[in-house]
Amino acid sequence: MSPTQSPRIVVALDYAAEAPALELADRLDPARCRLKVGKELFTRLGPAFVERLQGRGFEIFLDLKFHDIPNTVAAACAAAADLGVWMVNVHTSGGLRMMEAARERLSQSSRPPLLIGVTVLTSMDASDLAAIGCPGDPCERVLALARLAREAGLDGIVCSPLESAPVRAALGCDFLLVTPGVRPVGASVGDQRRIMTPAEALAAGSDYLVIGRPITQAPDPLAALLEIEHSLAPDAII
Ligand SMILES: O=C(O)c1cc(=O)[nH]c(=O)n1[C@@H]1O[C@H](COP(=O)(O)O)[C@@H](O)[C@H]1O
Repeated sequence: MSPTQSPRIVVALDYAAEAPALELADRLDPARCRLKVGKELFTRLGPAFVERLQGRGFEIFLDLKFHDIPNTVAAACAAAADLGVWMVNVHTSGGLRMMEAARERLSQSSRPPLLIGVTVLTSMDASDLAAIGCPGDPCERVLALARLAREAGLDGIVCSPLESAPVRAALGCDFLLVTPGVRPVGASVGDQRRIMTPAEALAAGSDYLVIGRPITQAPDPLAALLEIEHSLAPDAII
């Protein structure tokens, strides 16, 4: 399961239309990054768009954050597996039975995607959590949800890189940590609240860095990606 030899960066293709998304994809190398298709483009373009990216050689993280009753989520995960995506996610707050149902259904697939549980959204801080009736430290809640995800047999979680080290310490190496909330020095934070730089996230133990606007909204997205890669491996020739 170790991602050591594979690209660590997952570019979040958050665009309002197909053309700019494909334009960026055509400038990227599938050997150097994976792509994330989320609610916006999937709702507009559907599975055909995922297949177009796969046809260009990309592995796809289908980020639809399923959160529903166990039967519905399990069936949606099966549909994602049929699409041949690399990774799919569900909300851990859907509960243990929901996650177990997803795991069980994917175990019947010949090519199951990695199943990842979203813990506490990286856009939320302690006050946002308190406002929905969950007072306390976001990290404690992430740890509790991570343990639940592990108990359900998920392959890993989505969390902020701020929680990567504590989750790694608690749950060990054989559990993927997928972290958005990544901002290069000087990049606009936007709606994210729990953030680290790419190099900090990697040093903290994140396996995959999900990065959207710092790349997609940059005047030169490819240059922005190369700069991030360079910050992760300054000695590498890129
Ligand atoms: O599951 C996700 O990918 C996700 C979980 C989370 O807690 N926070 C989060 O930002 N994301 C996604 O990661 C991407 C981050 O994008 P930027 O904030 O533009 O870098 C977006 O596509 C979000 O939907």
